[in-house]
Amino acid sequence: MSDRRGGDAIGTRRRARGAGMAEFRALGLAPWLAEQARQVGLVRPTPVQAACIPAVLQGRDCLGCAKTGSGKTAAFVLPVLQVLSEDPYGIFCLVLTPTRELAYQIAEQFRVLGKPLGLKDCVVVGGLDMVAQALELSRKPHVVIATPGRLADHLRSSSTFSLKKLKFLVLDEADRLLEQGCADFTADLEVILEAVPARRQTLLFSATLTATLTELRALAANRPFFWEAASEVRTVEQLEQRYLLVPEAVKDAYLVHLVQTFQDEHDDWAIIIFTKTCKDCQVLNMMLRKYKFPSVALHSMMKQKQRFAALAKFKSSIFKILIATDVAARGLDIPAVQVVINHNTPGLPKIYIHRVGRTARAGRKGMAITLVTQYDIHLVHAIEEEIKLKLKEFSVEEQLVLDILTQVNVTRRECEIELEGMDFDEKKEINKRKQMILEGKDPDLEAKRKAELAKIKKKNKECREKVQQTLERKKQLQLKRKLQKRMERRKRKMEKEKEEQ
Ligand SMILES: Nc1ncnc2c1ncn2[C@@H]1O[C@H](COP(=O)(O)OP(=O)(O)OP(=O)(O)O)[C@@H](O)[C@H]1O
Repeated sequence: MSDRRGGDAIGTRRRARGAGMAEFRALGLAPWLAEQARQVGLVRPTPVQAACIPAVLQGRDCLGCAKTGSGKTAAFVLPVLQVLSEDPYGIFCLVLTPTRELAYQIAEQFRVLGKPLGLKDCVVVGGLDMVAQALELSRKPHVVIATPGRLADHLRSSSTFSLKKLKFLVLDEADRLLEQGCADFTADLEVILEAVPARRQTLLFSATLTATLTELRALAANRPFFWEAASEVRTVEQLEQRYLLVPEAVKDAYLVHLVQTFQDEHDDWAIIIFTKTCKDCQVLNMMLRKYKFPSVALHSMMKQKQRFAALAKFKSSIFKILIATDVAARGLDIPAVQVVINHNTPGLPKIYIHRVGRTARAGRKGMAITLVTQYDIHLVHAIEEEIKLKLKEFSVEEQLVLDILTQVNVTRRECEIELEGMDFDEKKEINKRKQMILEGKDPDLEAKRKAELAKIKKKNKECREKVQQTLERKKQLQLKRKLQKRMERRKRKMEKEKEEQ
């Protein structure tokens, strides 16, 4: 009896896999590719894949906007591989992405899905040897996966490769690549767009495309196919979203308490903690390590090799807690992550969407907890308005937090002092200078300009203060005169009354 049931179950699974494969084939994918998708665990096409794959195979540009963890990567990797298999040459496809870690993750997807093709890929990201990359590029890989800054550097400095025959240009996290934030990619994108042919297919994907749609449409001008998930709510259903109202000074104690609770109750859970700054990230990691929590840090002030090592340790579950800045907010696909904790409330709703999207991926459950101080309540309202959902309060036993408060604050201070001894701020300054040089700016000239600007600002401020002081003095004088007059009047009145008596 039990054998028969087992046999039925296996049969059902096989039939389901067979049906999934047929669904991939029905999108226009070749049997070898549908089989490869099945082998790497893509059960059946997700909605974004079902919508975008046929459009890409028809030769159309494509803008795909779907929730985090919904399979956007395979939505462009699969059709690119199919077209590549029909007429393979290098360099056939260029994928641009905002972070180095994400570039490697996408390359991995190309590698596993394109294995039967003997696909040659090349990852071109900052922080690694440029000469080795230039050599690899000269060997004409089929697919180049790059961060814009480093690829633009190669295009400016070498002629060992050409992108002129490119068939596909993919912008993953396209809105991030186009926005002008602290890492501004626009100048590098200009260099890259000049190097790629005008006749190409452009594919743009993100979970948050809509704000930059006009710019994106200009990039994808070839009868673009636009697909957006129908749901009103911008985050996935399986994600439980909570907030925790905490006074600023008590934030770290709440964090330690949360981590301790999750570790005690679910020792197999992986947690990502997002912080506002690199320094915060470093200090919190030192602090959690002092409490013997298995944590690693990931931020842009670390050397690239350390960044990869930290991520690898987290992915392989050697360390269950990753403390990261927004460098890890987008795209990273780590299925085991159960909880995301926002140590600070993100200033932009779309950053919130990407951060919390590191959990509850591909239909799994997950939880996101955002620490909110009294100054951040308006940010939570903006987030709720954007995601079209109200966050629920997460309750903790406050006495337990109060019990550890002094100890946590002392430990934090100790870590800060330790970090000061490690010249963290000085390193930050050096990194800033390096970045400026890479952007073609002269750091000394920039510093001079900044100093001059500060001088002008200071002068203006002094001038404003002087005017203010003069006005104040005048006011005081007027008041004094008024009072004097009033007193004199009163005196005269009293004298007159006396005389009359
Ligand atoms: N058809 C499918 N069936 C099952 N799993 C899938 C399928 N397509 C993708 N996945 C899995 O879903 C996970 C998330 O996919 P992916 O990283 O492409 O998401 P995404 O939409 O790009 O998310 P983000 O917006 O966060 O970058 C991956 O682990 C991937 O292997």
